Amino acid sequence: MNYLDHLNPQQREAALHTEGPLLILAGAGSGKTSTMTHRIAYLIKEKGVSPYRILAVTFTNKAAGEMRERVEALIGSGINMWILTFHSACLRILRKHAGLLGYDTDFAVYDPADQKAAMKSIVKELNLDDKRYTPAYFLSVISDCKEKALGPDDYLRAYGEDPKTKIVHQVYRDYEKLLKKNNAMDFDDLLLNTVRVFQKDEAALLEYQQRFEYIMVDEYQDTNFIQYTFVKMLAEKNGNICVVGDDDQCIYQWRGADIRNILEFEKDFKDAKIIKLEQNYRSTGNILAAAHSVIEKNYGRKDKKLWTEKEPGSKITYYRADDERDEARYVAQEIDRLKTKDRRYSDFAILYRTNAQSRTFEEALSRRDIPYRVLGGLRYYDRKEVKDIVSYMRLVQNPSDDLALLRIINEPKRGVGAKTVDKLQALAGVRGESLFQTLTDEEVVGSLSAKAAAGLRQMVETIQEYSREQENLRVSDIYDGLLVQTGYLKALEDQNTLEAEGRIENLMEFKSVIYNYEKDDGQLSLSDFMERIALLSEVDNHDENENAVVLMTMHSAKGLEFPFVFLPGMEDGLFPGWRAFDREDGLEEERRLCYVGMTRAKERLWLTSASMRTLYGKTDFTRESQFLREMDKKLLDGDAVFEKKKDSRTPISLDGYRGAKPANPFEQLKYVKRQVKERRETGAEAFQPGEEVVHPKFGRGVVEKTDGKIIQVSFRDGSLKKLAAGIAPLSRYIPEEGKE
Ligand SMILES: Nc1ncnc2c1ncn2[C@@H]1O[C@H](COP(=O)(O)OP(=O)(O)OP(=O)(O)O)[C@@H](O)[C@H]1O
Ligand SMILES: [Mg+2]
Repeated sequence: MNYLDHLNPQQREAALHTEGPLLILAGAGSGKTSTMTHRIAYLIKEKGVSPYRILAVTFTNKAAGEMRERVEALIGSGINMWILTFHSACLRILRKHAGLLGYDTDFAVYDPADQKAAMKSIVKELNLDDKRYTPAYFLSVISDCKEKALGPDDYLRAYGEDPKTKIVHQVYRDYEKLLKKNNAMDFDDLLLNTVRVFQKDEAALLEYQQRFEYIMVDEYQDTNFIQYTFVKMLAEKNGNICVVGDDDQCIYQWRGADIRNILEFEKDFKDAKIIKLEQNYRSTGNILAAAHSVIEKNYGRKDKKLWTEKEPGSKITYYRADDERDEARYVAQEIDRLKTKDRRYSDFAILYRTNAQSRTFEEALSRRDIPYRVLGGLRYYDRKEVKDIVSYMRLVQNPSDDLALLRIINEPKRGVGAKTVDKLQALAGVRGESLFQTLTDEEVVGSLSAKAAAGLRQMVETIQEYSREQENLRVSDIYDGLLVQTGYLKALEDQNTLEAEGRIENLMEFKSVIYNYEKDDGQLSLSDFMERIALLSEVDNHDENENAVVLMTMHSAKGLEFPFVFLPGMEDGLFPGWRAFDREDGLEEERRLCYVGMTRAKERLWLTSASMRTLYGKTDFTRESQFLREMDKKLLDGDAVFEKKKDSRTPISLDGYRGAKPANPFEQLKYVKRQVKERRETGAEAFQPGEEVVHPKFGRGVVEKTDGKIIQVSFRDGSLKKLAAGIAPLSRYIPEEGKE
């Protein structure tokens, strides 16, 4: 059988249409990527085109790798062809032509860490307040500019002159100068500079226009402006360009992807042929119909409907869990049940909306000894911010923990460089004491730079304070206090980048971990808690091996497929996420993401939600996702009776927070900050002897006496406690109505 016989008539037409512009516009799983690989094979085998003359680009290394494998399966391996990501294609071009822009061709490529270092030196050089103007902030603005091909001056023109844009302009210019001086480019430069080379030098452009007789782009719906320009310039001359994509799967608008690139392809390339693929080969009938019943609710989309020859298959299973732990338990149990001999663990994927959701699944899978791997991200307990904050807690529990201290001594940045750390460590060694002990010596600290000294004093004081008081505080009080008092949270907030937002989400999610233990044990001590965390983060079933359940975000699952797919967290506020309501078209983009998630499934799809969820430390009753409500109920099996209204029972929340809105990590963060600050401002004098008070750990009591910083309380259980004003979670007792 000929390899082209695998294709259906439309796919075949697309593969054979090699001359002139071609747009393959089709829904998920209709064989867009397969058609493209067959087209490459056809060009080489039948049309005698040299692989040298073909360029195929896509977005991720994983996708490029898979495409290469599929092509090699058709025509044999060892063929030298450009099947690459946008970045690597540009890198190859610039290695030859960067001279035109004044670079040596052996220029360095700066990764994010290098960029950050470069930016730091600029911020310092310009004497900017690095708290207010963080390197990460500038880098994200600059990246944004480069994706739109805006240089420093263009930026100023586009955004208008004001004190802030003037600073950004200056920083952007200095950054460009510094990179140039170091003969370096960052990732965004790779694309931008390639386009600049093409604009500047006709001969160079012509060289590639002539070389690449055939150009192909997968996932075209997610191209941003600069990627689009790159492709357009290359293809302009001979017009043999084939792009494939699905406007229903555009999920990167928030990163600058422009859906119009696909919708306006016909205008960009005259006489473009458009081929639609309508048969889906991936999913069962029910999965496909359910996905369609969601996406058809989007306005302004080109209507297209997929059909399949496959059986309807099982209905989509919907499970309404009690809470997020029950949800994760259910998913792990289902995997256990269906993992029969002829199935591999890697046939199962759990695709979530936010990274912070991975935690409960990691725990539930470990508990059942199911191997898993987290793709495109780190395991929850391996994430930097989680490790940092755990180190702070370890220090509170045991200030002599040098390893923990070394991890956070300059985190957030306190101006304590590597040399200073070495010096301090050596000194501690000579004195035979812990590093923390050394830092309590005012003479030692006073000899450091003013910034380092101030930062370290504040850190030491905070650790000491919470360490002394730990018995009198809940773990959650300690956690909140550390986040705020160490400046860790503030530093992240100041960065004002997507990356920092993700870190804040993870930190707020850590409150859920604490909350769940405190719910079970009201007297939970810091040492108990730390012990449990240590167990969780060390013994788990993380398995880099191929045969493991896959955990990843729906975003990174684009283009992939799995026999069994779980989409958890189908709740308003989580999916669609709270961010959906910040932006115009936000909800539509979330709906497209839902479509992408559902269409990853080949055989079976599970949707789950939790009727009560602790997220970011806040527990709330939830409302089932709008997407569930929109779905065709006939296709669902299980608990498919949707609540009409949000459950009106009073939410039970950590710290008595009674918000009814969906959990939003930044609302939670505000609440934490306010609480810590209010306590700070409440001195001992705020309480009078004889007054009745409540303490979340010890219950009700009466103030015996107060002096300066100490409040002495005798509690109902007969204990007498001395509590530190300013951090004690003490409040005045207010009798509830109907009770005594
Ligand atoms: N003509 C065909 N006959 C049988 N199977 C096919 C055919 N075309 C594609 N497939 C199979 O269908 C599945 C989906 O194909 P592919 O990944 O190319 O779809 P896609 O349109 O690129 O999907 P996505 O939009 O998710 O990227 C793959 O398993 C592929 O092998
Ligand atoms: Mg594809």
